[in-house]
Amino acid sequence: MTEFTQYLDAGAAKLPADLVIEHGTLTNVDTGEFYPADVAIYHQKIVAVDHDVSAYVGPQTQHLDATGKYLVPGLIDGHIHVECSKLSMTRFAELAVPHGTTSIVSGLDEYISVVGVDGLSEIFAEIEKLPLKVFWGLPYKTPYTIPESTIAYNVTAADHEKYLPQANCYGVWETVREAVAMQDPDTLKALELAKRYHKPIFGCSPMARGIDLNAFLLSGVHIDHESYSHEEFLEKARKGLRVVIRESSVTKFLKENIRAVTEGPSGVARHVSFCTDDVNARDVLAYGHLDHMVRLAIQAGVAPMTAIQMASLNGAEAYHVDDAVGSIAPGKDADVLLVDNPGSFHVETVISKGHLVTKAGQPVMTFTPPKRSTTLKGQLNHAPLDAADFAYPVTVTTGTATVRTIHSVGPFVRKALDVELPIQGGHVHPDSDQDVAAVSVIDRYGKTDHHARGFISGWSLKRGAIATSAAPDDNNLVVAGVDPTDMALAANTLIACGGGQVVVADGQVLALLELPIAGITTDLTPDALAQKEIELKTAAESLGSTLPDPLFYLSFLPITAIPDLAITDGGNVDYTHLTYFDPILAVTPAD
Ligand code: HPA
Ligand SMILES: [Mn+2]
Repeated sequence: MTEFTQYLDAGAAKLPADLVIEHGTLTNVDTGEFYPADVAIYHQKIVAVDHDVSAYVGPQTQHLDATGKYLVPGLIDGHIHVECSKLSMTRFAELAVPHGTTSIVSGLDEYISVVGVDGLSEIFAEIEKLPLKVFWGLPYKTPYTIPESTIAYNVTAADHEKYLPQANCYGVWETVREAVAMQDPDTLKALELAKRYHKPIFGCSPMARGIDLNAFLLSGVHIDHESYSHEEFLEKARKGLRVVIRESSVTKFLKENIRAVTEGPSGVARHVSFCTDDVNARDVLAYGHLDHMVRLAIQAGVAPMTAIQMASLNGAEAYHVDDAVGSIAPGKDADVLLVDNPGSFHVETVISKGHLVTKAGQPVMTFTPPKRSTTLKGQLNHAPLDAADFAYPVTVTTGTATVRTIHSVGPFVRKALDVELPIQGGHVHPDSDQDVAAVSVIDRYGKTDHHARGFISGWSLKRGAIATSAAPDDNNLVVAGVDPTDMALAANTLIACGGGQVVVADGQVLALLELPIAGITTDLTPDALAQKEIELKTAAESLGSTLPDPLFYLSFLPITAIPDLAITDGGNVDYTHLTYFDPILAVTPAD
């Protein structure tokens, strides 16, 4: 007897169920119905959903009373850089599964940038033991940045030849539209292999419309999570994309994008699913995870059943994994939630992979991180820095410089803002009176001597410095501040501890979060990490920051697929032209 034939026998009621859930109301996302039904579970599969499953009950079968509760399929986060939570896989599962998220789609791309694809084996082994499924997509290539920045491991077509055919690889992740438009050879090869192996292509095409969108669609892209308006969202849906609404800790796009459903044609909803892309522990503890998105969609006017379909079946179908997840039906994975009622959608009990994770709002399962090998040990391969490394040298000793700053105008939008900055001692200095700080991005892999320098505005930093080695998608060392001595202290603090996030001022470390796993995540519990996030934010606010999440904003500066400007270890990047630019536009010597 094999595991498969065991399941066949269990489905035929020849083997007793491990658990039956009785007296609940089924949320049937396949047919859009609510009706009474009992559920029988054997090992990790649902084997029966009927008004009576007594034929599946044996002497050892556990009974879970669902009287007054609604049975809902486990929720699916359709696109998340899970490492950007700064939690290890184990701790992320501990945080998100009690909120009903039992599956995520992720490229594990942040780990790949540090330890390579082979280095993921330790992460896959960790996931196997968790009540969380990770549908992994191999990044179309890495780094995502254009022009290319420095990472430890570059995913190329050779990796797609090797991994895309594998059963544990569910598609091509985060396929940046510009790389397709440039007809990058590695990207084209990945797309060709995706077609050959019938693996869906997950897109990334912020603000793509009209001809640009048509061209991107000819790549075979199937899914996209980056719409900045409901009009863009609707155009993508009309052109056949499976459109994913993103509600992250810094890009809260549900309110705008859901208008394509509430104000648009009735046929859109079935192609809409949910993702969080980047969440921090604080937000999930405060608001929830995918359950939060269901509640937001209902508050925006979406029918509860439709919102639940968006958080479950629609995403499963978009990613071609609806054979396993997305609904409560015989043969599906045993990911079942007990919810108070569809309208308020409070997840009370979670069964994932057939195991009880929480019951009536109380944790039942404990989460114990595995021992970490040296492969995943945090390391920042860089010599200590000093204040001189953070000065911006120019050819004029004294005078003024016309400088193009990267101006943060809100989540995920950075515009050019030109300012006049003082030149003293042959260096351009930031100016806190003009809300201008200095920023550096430093190759932390020891592959180059890259240390890009630029200027940011809109951060309200009046003193000190902040730094992070968790910085998607290259996870280089990003340092910002108004004092070069403090910037050096911030950088050296992270180099010394193997990676993390830090706030310093006047030569003192005000707050430090160590991220010992690849320099990007920690095995701290979600509550402990949230506390550290609050300490970092409070410390950054003592420097003058007014941003909602300054360390998250800092970490995103190197993402070039965010309009209009970015800075990577290679230099300041103009996203609209995909080129580097020199932030010093002109220098004027003092008379
Ligand atoms: N875009 C948006 N969010 C992200 C990205 C990205 O490229 N990488 C990690 N989080
Ligand atoms: Mn993404």
